[in-house]
Amino acid sequence: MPLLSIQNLQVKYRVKNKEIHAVNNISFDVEQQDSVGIVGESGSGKSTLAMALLRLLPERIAEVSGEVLFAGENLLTLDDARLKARRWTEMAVVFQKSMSALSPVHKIGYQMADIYKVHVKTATKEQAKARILELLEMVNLPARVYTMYPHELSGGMMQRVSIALSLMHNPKLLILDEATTALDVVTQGQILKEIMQLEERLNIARIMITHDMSVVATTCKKVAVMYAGNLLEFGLVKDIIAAPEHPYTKGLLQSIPALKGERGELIGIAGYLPDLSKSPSGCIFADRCPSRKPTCETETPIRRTLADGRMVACHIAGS
Ligand SMILES: Nc1ncnc2c1ncn2[C@@H]1O[C@H](COP(=O)(O)OP(=O)(O)OP(=O)(O)O)[C@@H](O)[C@H]1O
Repeated sequence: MPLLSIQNLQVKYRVKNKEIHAVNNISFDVEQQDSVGIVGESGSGKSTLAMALLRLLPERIAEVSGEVLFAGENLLTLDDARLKARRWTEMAVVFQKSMSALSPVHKIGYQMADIYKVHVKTATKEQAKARILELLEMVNLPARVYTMYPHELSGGMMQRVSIALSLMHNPKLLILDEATTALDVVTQGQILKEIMQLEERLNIARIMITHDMSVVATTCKKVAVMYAGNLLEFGLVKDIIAAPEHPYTKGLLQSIPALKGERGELIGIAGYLPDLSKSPSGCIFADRCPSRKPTCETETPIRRTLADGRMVACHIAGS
């Protein structure tokens, strides 16, 4: 059984008298110790997908349907108490600015211990402190961070504290939502390397949301390519980067500057994301697709599995 199985996940935001189809019928699995990068341009629904998985979207603004099976249990229908127990203890999320949730007037250690005691109610002060110091060490922070205030930390240190918090209860799944995007490339590289080492040691699977394909290429086993709320291609990074099938994935890869070798021409993808309040009659990417044919404008492509096991939703891919 996969650790996480997402089946036909849909999220609609209700805005005035419109419905925004932010996530449309998405299905994929995350295995134990897997690392799945979710890529797509801004507005493609990546964060909405992450929030929906953890059931963090308020019901009054978003309608979520489908199934999110975590270790076989549907998180979307789980009662609140069980869901709360699973969040943090079994699945944890790190956002780009997770630390902004911390109070500026209390020391880091004090706040971390407080959060620890929410789930481990019987923990003594000493036990909580010992665990926090262990976590700080795990993310390569000096013990003195325990007695520091949030404003005394650099951006990289803050994200390390957020990662330490997420590891507090030994989760099986970590979701990183642009968690290292705002950092300089050197710090980002160091933190990602450390995360990969921790995953291996602690047996953790990771979903990583980013708009940076090169980060996915270097840190993930699998990639999910999203566009306007739809999953267009999903499979092993090594297969997809070597030979992308979906024209959108090809466009994304051509938009990344090569670090080594000859300088090639950078090709962007012309056009804009479609209006998500309207349902297209054919493929969601048809308007911008350089390879479209007449069927693409009239028929929604169904998901197909190609010989190497990748999923692609496109009329022309694989032909
Ligand atoms: N609370 C909300 N109410 C209405 N629409 C929303 C809400 N949050 C997001 N959306 C819309 O849902 C779509 C997907 O947004 P989302 O933030 O999930 O995309 P994203 O791929 O994570 O983008 P980014 O990389 O910029 O964070 C966008 O069209 C966005 O405008």
